[in-house]
Amino acid sequence: MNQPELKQQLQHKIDNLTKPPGSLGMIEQLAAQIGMIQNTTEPKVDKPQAFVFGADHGVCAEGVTAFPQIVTEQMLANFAAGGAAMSVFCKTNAIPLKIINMGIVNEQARWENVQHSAIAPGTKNFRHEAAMTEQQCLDAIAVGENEAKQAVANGANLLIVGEMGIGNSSSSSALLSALHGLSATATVGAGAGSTTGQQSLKIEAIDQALARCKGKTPLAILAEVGGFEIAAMAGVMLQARSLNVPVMIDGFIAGAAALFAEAHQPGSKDYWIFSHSSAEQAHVKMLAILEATPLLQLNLRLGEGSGSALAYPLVKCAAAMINDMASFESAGVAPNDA
Ligand SMILES: Cc1cc2ncn([C@H]3O[C@H](COP(=O)(O)O)[C@@H](O)[C@H]3O)c2cc1C
Ligand SMILES: O=C(O)c1cccnc1
Repeated sequence: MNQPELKQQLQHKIDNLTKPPGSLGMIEQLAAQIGMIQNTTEPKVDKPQAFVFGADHGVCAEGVTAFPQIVTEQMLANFAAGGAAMSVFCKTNAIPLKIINMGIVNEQARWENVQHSAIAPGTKNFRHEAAMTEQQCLDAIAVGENEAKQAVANGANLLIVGEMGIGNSSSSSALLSALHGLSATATVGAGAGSTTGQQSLKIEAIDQALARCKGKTPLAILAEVGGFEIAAMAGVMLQARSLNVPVMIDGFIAGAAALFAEAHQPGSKDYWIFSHSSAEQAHVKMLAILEATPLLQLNLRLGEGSGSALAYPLVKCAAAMINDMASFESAGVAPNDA
């Protein structure tokens, strides 16, 4: 079946379920989107797989964050022990969660249930030099791509990406600025609680880096100001199309990975479900650029993929709606005869 035919069949099926056409609003659009992604009128999202990619950021040396850099490592330990917000939301919603160390400062750190895929002991300080080489950037993207392929080969039919990396809101603001020609002032926010003074330092660091990003490709920009965990998330997002699998996108940091992925491979965004609108001030700008209408507005500003773990039950219900609801015909309910 070709795409326009499938789209028509999905709409026909959704409109003939026992409800006024359109009455389930965005849940109907979601069901149609998942059907288009999975190329079927019977989409399934019963085997989710979530990933949290962790990495450190050299730009922390500029004093841009509220929390010390060591918190990335300490939080990876917390994830390993099941104590992070994402850990408990995934557990509550029966979502398997894989934690991947993409490169924290402490090269010795190992945990039994944290996969070690470190590229380097953190990125370089992007205020002064490129955060990573293009090869490191490609290697980090490849980690995400391979994780996505492996998960789908093991039966996953929905992917969720999240991150942990003190300082990564600076990278995310820088990516938004560099990819879409916005000033640092327009894209910087509080992150995990930076004071206005710390936010001024963020703006200064980003302004320095923006001068180096001018005229560069999205990949070169990601290498200049990105992070290993952001690149890995982008790798998962970039694989969505070839794997016919939806990817759920969290808030501001995942949004920055999405901005890169869409600029790198336009059209990728059709395969993504936007979970929520983050309280980080510039997230609305990202969503507007990506023409995305997120499912939830809960004033979240955590990251980790937490918004996607929270929104997953809505996606499950969208699939249940299209697969399990009765049609007017099967239930013997009279349709609108106008
Ligand atoms: C305890 C703790 C847990 C977190 N979980 C996610 N983040 C979030 O905050 C960080 C980004 O904000 P910034 O750029 O201001 O450092 C990332 O690690 C992001 O995942 C956390 C932050 C903290 C402090
Ligand atoms: O929306 C997010 O992803 C976010 C916001 C602030 C800090 N960390 C993550």
